[in-house]
Amino acid sequence: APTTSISTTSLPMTSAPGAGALVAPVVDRLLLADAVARSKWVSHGAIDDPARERAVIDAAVAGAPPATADRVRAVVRDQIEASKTVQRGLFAGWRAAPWTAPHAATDLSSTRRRISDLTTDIVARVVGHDPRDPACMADVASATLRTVAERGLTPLQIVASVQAERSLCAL
Ligand SMILES: C=C(O[C@@H]1C=C(C(=O)O)C=C[C@H]1O)C(=O)O
Repeated sequence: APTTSISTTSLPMTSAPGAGALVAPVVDRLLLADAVARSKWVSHGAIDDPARERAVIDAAVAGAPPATADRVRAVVRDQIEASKTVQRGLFAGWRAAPWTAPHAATDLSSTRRRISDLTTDIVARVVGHDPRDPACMADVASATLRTVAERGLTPLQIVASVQAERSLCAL
């Protein structure tokens, strides 16, 4: 009908609170890897911080129902590994082109507070979502493509987003 607006995309809208709703906090958390990497580059800190990783995972599991512990652990582990993918990629770029490297440190502890808050948000959505939902993968894929376009993710961030989403949908 002439009054119907024309869709600009062939992808389905994911307005229902399905798995696609997980993508925003996952990407928000991933994008904080940039501030973390800048801080570590300037302070000569290590990308891997196993003690902080344990604290993040333990807090996530403690805040979730015991029956969801394995899923929560897997999802949070993916977020951590994806963050390190971005950090390693940025470090590699800064090593290869030192004139592009940051000079001003960002405050790691305030960034970590935001990462912890987003982890809490992600866990709450994971716990509230059925990973066997047959639409899960399509929801995640379309929400990701929309986010990539809307937020202008870099190739490194796109690759790491896929890594971060690995455990969101069950087989
Ligand atoms: C983001 C950081 O880098 C790594 C990733 C972490 C995470 O994603 O929670 C935690 C510790 C680090 O191994 C950080 O150090 O805070």
